Amino acid sequence: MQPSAEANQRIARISAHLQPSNLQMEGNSSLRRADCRAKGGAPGFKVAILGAAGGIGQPLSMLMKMNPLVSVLHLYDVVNSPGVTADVSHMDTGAVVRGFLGQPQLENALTGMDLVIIPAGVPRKPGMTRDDLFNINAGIVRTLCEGISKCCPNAIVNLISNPVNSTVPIAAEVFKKAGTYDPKRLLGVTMLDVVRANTFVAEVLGLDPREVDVPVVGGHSGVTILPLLSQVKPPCSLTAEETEYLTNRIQNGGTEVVEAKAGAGSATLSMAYAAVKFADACLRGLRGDAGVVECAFVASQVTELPFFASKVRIGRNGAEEVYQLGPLNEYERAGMEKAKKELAASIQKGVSFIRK
Ligand SMILES: NC(=O)C1=CN([C@@H]2O[C@H](COP(=O)(O)OP(=O)(O)OC[C@H]3O[C@@H](n4cnc5c(N)ncnc54)[C@H](O)[C@@H]3O)[C@@H](O)[C@H]2O)C=CC1
Ligand SMILES: O=C([O-])CC(=O)C(=O)O
Repeated sequence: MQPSAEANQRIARISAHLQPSNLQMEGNSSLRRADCRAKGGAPGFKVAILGAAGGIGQPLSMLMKMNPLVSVLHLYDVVNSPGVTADVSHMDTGAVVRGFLGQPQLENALTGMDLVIIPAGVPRKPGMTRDDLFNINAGIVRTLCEGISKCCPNAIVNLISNPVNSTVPIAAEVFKKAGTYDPKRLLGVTMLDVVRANTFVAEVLGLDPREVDVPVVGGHSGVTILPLLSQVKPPCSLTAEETEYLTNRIQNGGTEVVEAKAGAGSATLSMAYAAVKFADACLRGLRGDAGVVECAFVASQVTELPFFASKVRIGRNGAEEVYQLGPLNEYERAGMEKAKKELAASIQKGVSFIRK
């Protein structure tokens, strides 16, 4: 049977709407939101991902679309966000997904957001340090944070872009300049170090990684990544050899992945997993849940350095309490001295980038 003229018109109309570039994209949507019955009315938080089309950004977008605490998900990138948005928006979960492409759409991507997750920037290749990414990523983080100060100054910010030890101080300086800095709301994401530490320690001890909790403090690069193996839960005793092996493996986990990927980037899937674990903790904190505690790189008075990673309690205002490190053994105290030296220089480099 031939379709009626009316059916043909309907099909043509729907086909036009299904051009990928028109799907829920800011600015050029022919399927206007007003035409849809779904308006993101489900209770939950508004979350933006900046760098959503990247190696981390794509699986992170997918996993955040699956998070029941998210009602609206904004996906921003300077390339390829229409495709990622179209793809993720078909998942039959609660969050309404909208895409934003390029600098002119940054402000709309950010307006009204409760949580902004930033995995934008270049990743390492074999032979590079995280600090080698500074020259490109510092400018990217500055621009994105200027947008945050303007459009959602009260949002919680989860900063993933490397080198985290410098990009967090950069973000803080941008917010200070704009008069919007709230140290509780800026969190550098070090969750992947904890995820790795839990996995590697569980492997050595023959435990289920889900039952292991390893505090990892300091920063997010080489010797600044300091796992406190004397404080592992459940309590355990590790030999000096196991401690040395685990500390090295945790500190070099990122490099292990960079080398295995052989030029095709750094950790993306485990990072997206870690980012979602951390973002979920932030959303539970924002909701007012009690007892949400994770490690993060934040403004801190735990040491003489202005930023340091340690366990923080996350509440409605972000990192509401920064916990002391607890007793360190001799091995950890020695590691701490090395970590602080490198961290001080990385923090200063970030601060100077904005103040210069
Ligand atoms: N904190 C952590 O534990 C970890 C941090 N990272 C870091 O995360 C960053 C991203 O890594 P990948 O996703 O693997 O890189 P990628 O290159 O696959 O993706 C980065 C994305 O950022 C986008 N981008 C570039 N400039 C932008 C801008 N001005 N605004 C918005 N988006 C922009 C790119 O278009 C790209 O889609 C890197 O700096 C990497 O070192 C990676 C793993 C772990
Ligand atoms: O190693 C890298 O460059 C990416 C990263 O931060 C990590 O995997 O921990």
